[in-house]
Amino acid sequence: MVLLAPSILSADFSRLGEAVAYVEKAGAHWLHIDVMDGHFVPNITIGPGVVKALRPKSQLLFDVHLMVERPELYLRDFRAAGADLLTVHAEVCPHLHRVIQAIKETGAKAGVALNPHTPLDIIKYVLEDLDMVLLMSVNPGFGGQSFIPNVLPKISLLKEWAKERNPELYIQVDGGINKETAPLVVEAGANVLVAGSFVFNHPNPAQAVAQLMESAQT
Ligand SMILES: O=C(CO)[C@@H](O)[C@H](O)COP(=O)(O)O
Ligand SMILES: [Fe+2]
Repeated sequence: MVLLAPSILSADFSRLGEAVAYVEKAGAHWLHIDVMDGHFVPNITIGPGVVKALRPKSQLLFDVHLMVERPELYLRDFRAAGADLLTVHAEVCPHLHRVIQAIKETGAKAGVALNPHTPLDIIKYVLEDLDMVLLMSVNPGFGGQSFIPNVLPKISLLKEWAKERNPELYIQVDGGINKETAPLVVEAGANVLVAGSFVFNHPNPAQAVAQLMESAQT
């Protein structure tokens, strides 16, 4: 089964609570929350306070994508605010194994994200420890960018590794997902799709959720 995680980055920030309740009702599986610090990526978004405010509005799994330097400093705060899954970028974690253990100590599921150019090898020796690998299919920092097709062979390779070593692994793809690119990433092996602008910039976001789920059933 392929899961859909709408990213609230493209929602109306003045009405986030309504946006979250809306996508839940439309049938989304998870909620993707993009946290940016203005250092690792050239944009600043939301912190634990917003996650805490949204938590009572939804039963969805809160999938928190931390695009921040020193993510280990914020794990407990995001977990306390209501995050169910915490994803850190391998590029900012020289002690990646330690950070994964720190995520698990909070009780959250553990994910590692890789930028489009970051080789898969960086997670080779921690694969069994992970609940999810997030493969970025745009350069992180902004919604509404175009899908980078070079990520497709990377998804296939990760799927191969996961089959042998971590068959329950969530393989999430984030960036430029729409009804044309969704079937391509699913075909390659993705099982969690993040979509921001395709959902929230659509004239009928519930229809966008339905279209994505349909196109993901390749
Ligand atoms: O992490 C990010 C961007 O850095 C994403 O989660 C975006 O929010 C996805 O937006 P679209 O590419 O779907 O518009
Ligand atoms: Fe994201």
